[in-house]
Amino acid sequence: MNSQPNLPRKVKIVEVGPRDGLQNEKENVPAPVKIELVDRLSRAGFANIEAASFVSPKWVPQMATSSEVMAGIARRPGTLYSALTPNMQGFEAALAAGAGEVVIFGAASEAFSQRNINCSIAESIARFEPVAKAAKANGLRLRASISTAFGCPYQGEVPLDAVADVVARMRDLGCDEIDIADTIGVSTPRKTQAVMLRAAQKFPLERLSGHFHDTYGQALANIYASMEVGVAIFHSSVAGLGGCPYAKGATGNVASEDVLYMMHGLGIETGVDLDQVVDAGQFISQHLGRKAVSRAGNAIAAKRAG
Ligand SMILES: CC(C)(COP(=O)([O-])OP(=O)([O-])OC[C@H]1O[C@@H](n2cnc3c(N)ncnc32)[C@H](O)[C@@H]1OP(=O)([O-])[O-])[C@@H](O)C(=O)NCCC(=O)NCCSC(=O)C[C@@](C)(O)CC(=O)[O-]
Repeated sequence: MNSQPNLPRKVKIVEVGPRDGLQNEKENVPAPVKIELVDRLSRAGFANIEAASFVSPKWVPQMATSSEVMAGIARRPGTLYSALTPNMQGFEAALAAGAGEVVIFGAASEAFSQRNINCSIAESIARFEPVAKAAKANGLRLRASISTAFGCPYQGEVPLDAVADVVARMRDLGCDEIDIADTIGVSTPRKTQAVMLRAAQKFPLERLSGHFHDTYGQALANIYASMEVGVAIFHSSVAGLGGCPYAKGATGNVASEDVLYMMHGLGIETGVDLDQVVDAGQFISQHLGRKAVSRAGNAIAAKRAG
């Protein structure tokens, strides 16, 4: 039982490892390995897995197998499989692949928008408009991700008003959920609360999510701080995989194992089996030939090994 009145009783954890986690890997990860990873995460109980990204393969070669991955996974009833779609070309591919949710992704800083999707914020919103309409027309869930909401690798500080402005534009496109992303992991708890509360002036707090990279080791603290102000949806990546190809030096998302360990310790329901996520984390780390970047995951694996 969660006896802390200021924390949610239940949270949704969106597993982004197969997309955000793997997109930055230099060596090609074969589709069957990605499929096995998604299937393990499905069996662990995640209600939402970001499994694919229909972007230009010239920009992000690792995601070129997205159609194959979506065709090969064993879809678990109750799990929503999401895909990134920067434009209509991406949307058509996601629709054909059977994505249940499409993710349009913009930024709160102009500099990052240019580097990541090769257009201004205003141009990106114009590109997202037909995607949003098509998502609705086809009965797909629509999510938006807003990068650099807490700081930009090129521009530095990002004003709260800039975040609020993009949140409002994404809301006007009809988004069901909006991710507030700390692309380079620079935020700290009070700043996190300020950004979340400002975003919540434009979009319902219960449909905002926190997407924290752990570059400066602040991600768990930022998640806790977000929960204190009412956020109850968080993104994490198995084994702490990841980094953004257009944010130099950015490390992975906060590790799913660490988030689950904290949530369960707080008595907060996630619906996810931590042991199975640890297994999935060890599986993909072995494939990549390195140790998982998850303190809890590695501790649990070491304890099991005796
Ligand atoms: C947006 C574009 C496509 C614009 O790229 P562009 O070059 O401006 O686009 P274009 O429309 O001029 O097209 C150029 C070429 O790309 C192709 N193309 C065009 N669109 C697609 C598509 N959907 N799928 C496949 N191919 C596509 C198109 O067919 C054409 O091919 P060509 O004629 O030269 O052979 C490009 O900049 C791009 O793909 N960017 C993706 C960047 C990316 O994936 N970044 C990582 C994900 S975001 C992220 O990680 C942050 C997040 C979400 O996790 C939150 C956080 O932590 O901040």
